[in-house]
Amino acid sequence: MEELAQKLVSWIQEKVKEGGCRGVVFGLSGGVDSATVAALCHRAFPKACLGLIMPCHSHPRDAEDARRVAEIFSIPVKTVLLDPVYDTLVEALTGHPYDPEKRSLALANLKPRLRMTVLYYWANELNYLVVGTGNRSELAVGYFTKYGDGGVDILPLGNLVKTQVRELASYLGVPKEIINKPPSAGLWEGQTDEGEMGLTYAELDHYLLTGEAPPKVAERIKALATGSEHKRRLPAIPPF
Ligand SMILES: Nc1ncnc2c1ncn2[C@@H]1O[C@H](COP(=O)(O)OP(=O)(O)OC[C@H]2O[C@@H]([n+]3cccc(C(=O)O)c3)[C@H](O)[C@@H]2O)[C@@H](O)[C@H]1O
Ligand SMILES: Nc1ncnc2c1ncn2[C@@H]1O[C@H](COP(=O)(O)OP(=O)(O)OP(=O)(O)O)[C@@H](O)[C@H]1O
Ligand SMILES: [Mg+2]
Repeated sequence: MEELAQKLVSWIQEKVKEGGCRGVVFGLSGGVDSATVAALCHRAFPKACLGLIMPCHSHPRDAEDARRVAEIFSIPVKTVLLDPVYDTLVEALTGHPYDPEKRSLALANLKPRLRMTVLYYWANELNYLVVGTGNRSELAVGYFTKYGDGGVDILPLGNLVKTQVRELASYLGVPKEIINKPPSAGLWEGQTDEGEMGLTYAELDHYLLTGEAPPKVAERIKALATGSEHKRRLPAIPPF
């Protein structure tokens, strides 16, 4: 684990240097992926890393957990309350006030896209890179918002499946309560990654690492992977 952590830290330093930048900014959600990224980023740039806490009709526990992570790893944070911005945008788009009871993926995806905008503001302002928190499991099945949480400069966890991220998190000192929280994008009340994907991370990770799964599970993973190929590519350009 120490060797892996060291390699990832050096990789982050290298990418920032290559980009002619001087530090890193990332969203701190109170979940295990961003806690792991925060720990690595602090090791890489102890004096030039910034965590953004960006509640958007979020559960108050998320921001509490995010602040706890920031304290443990001595990370400076800024909090940007996105509720009023989101409400204004929803009303401008739909003509109606935001109603949390009305389920809409299009409206839900605005939340990570607003966070991306805030992260790039600070990246531009401070000459930092935006560090994404996506892991190999989420990337493989496209479980992220295109140009939302997917809109980042580097993805240090992109080659680790969720189970491996949890192991690294534990080694780096992320609190157990955060590691064991059911993974959630927090886009609506009661949302969980596993519930929405219709897969468990145990199933998904086992398939990604071994190529083995019961036929129905393998079919589901392949369908999600194929359907999300566009999210892992640059926009199509005509060949003429
Ligand atoms: N073939 C194709 N070629 C090029 N572009 C294509 C395309 N098919 C769709 N598109 C475009 O992609 C859009 C759909 O993609 P997108 O906007 O991402 O939307 P979509 O994949 O429908 O939704 C995002 C999913 O990620 C989940 N999520 C979001 C954020 C964070 C997390 C988390 O784990 O924390 C999870 C979220 O709960 C939801 O299930 C379409 O509206 C269209 O613009
Ligand atoms: N309220 C928030 N404030 C700041 N950043 C956020 C917030 N919600 C989500 N994000 C950003 O979006 C990323 C994607 O969310 P995702 O849920 O996949 O990761 P996580 O919360 O770190 O871990 P988990 O998947 O276990 O919930 C987060 O890691 C974080 O960088
Ligand atoms: Mg989360």
